[in-house]
Amino acid sequence: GMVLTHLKVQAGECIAVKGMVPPDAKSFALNMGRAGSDLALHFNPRFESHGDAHIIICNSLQAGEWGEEQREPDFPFQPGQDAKICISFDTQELTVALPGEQQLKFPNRLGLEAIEFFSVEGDFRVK
Ligand SMILES: C=CCO[C@@H]1O[C@H](CO)[C@@H](O[C@@H]2O[C@H](CO)[C@H](O)[C@H](OCc3cn(Cc4cccc(/C=C/CN=C(N)N)c4)nn3)[C@H]2O)[C@H](O)[C@H]1NC(C)=O
Repeated sequence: GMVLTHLKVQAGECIAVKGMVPPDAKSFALNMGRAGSDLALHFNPRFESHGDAHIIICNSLQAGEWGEEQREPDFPFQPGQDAKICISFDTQELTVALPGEQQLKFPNRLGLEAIEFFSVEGDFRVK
């Protein structure tokens, strides 16, 4: 999928991504942090994947090691539908604005002060 590097997204700014979830979607991920192996947030909605159905997995990745998963029951994604996701952060936490005015928060375990890396993987067709 799409990989953006050398960004300088500061605390208080937000990244907005709009895309389409294909009808046969199984899973997609938005990753953000310093680099692919140093993620403040791996945001992974699973429609049907890893034995999970209709759940959002959030996690961090530090030097290639996964942290403890946060599993979100609110699942405002529909296969075949457009979705807009806006991520903002401060040194304490990241906030993900979801479709349908829903929001989820994830601790900024890396204490990141700027997002330099952003990638989209799997079943999400960025518009
Ligand atoms: C119960 C057994 C032990 O516990 C499990 O242990 C697994 C391994 O640690 C965790 O899984 C891992 O969880 C991590 C977050 O914590 C990452 O998500 C990681 O994936 C990394 C990764 C990313 N990517 C690229 C990507 C991302 C999204 C979609 C696609 C492609 C879609 C294709 N589309 C089709 N075919 N239509 C590709 N690949 N791997 C996943 O392997 C499970 O959650 C966990 N389950 C529970 C209940 O605890």
